Amino acid sequence: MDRLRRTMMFVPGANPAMLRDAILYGADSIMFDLEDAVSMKEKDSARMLVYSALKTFDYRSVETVVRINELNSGGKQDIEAMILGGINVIRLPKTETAEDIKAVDATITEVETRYQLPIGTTKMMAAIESAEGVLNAREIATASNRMIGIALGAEDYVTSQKTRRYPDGQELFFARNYILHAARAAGIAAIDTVYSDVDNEAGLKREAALIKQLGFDGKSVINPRQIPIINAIYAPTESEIQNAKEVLAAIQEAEAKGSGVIAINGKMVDKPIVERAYRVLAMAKAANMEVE
Ligand SMILES: CC(C)(COP(=O)(O)OP(=O)(O)OC[C@H]1O[C@@H](n2cnc3c(N)ncnc32)[C@H](O)[C@@H]1OP(=O)(O)O)[C@@H](O)C(=O)NCCC(=O)NCCSC(=O)C[C@@](O)(CC(=O)O)C(=O)O
Ligand SMILES: [Mg+2]
Repeated sequence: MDRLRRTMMFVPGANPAMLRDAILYGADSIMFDLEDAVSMKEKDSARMLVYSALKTFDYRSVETVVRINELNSGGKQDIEAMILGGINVIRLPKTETAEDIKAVDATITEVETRYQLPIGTTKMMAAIESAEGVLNAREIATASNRMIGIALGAEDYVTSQKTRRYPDGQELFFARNYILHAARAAGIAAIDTVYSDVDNEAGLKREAALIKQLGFDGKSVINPRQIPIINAIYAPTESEIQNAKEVLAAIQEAEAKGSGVIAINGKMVDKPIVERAYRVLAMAKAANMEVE
């Protein structure tokens, strides 16, 4: 199974205590922010703080991501410092075109070359936060071999669409589905947007259930309290686990008899259903659930 990205937690780059404690909360990816969570006057110090955090703290095997500034507004310096710190993934915000990705890719290549690092070590992802970005999602997703995922940034997106966020999320229906299709067609991760109302647990549960149903890998999060809520939604139910086990046992029996298809309780079981069963069991293991 691909790397789990149920939760990608934004950590404001100018907050030393949050940088230090970010590993404690169980996020699948830790995303240091040098962009909108950092005021203009703190940009340089935040860059230095995140660099020092990467060099000092042990983030173990948790994926480290950094959200950089625009290339000509400090983004080039962000990229160099983060690569030297050993970041795994550079996230470009407000991505509108494939050319935006290619420009960041070229800057990363230039830094990797200068410091004699293997070209391609640093991965990339893009946040899509406008109508133009959504319509170009397919080209953005495939603009570089470094790309591991694309994400929706809904707060900026709804503002550009002249609306706001509503509880049922109808205003995000097209963007979510288009981004998801672009990611799946490119074979990379699809990450849903933040849920900004941190004290509204019921609302987050509803939104996490919706994006899981659509097929997203997970969500960006802004607060540690959101992590267990999303993980619980993404954890398979006991009956899903039981069904997955039955599917795998049945298909093994069928294959032993030379057949690739079988019925369980009147429902056909073939290759895609077997693939889903494996995924359910992998998700259960990731959630530390009992799986024989
Ligand atoms: C929301 C709130 C103020 C709530 O504060 P509260 O005080 O109620 O938090 P509490 O729950 O009480 O905190 C309990 C303990 O956890 C610690 N703790 C909290 N948050 C932590 C964290 N993030 N990382 C590590 N540690 C954390 C805290 O320090 C405390 O530690 P301790 O004192 O030791 O107990 C706080 O969370 C926070 O600032 N969040 C980050 C906000 C942020 O990054 N925004 C920018 C990214 S979105 C964006 O830009 C939009 C976007 O671009 C998105 C897209 O593109 O996807 C688009 O367009 O949509
Ligand atoms: Mg944004």
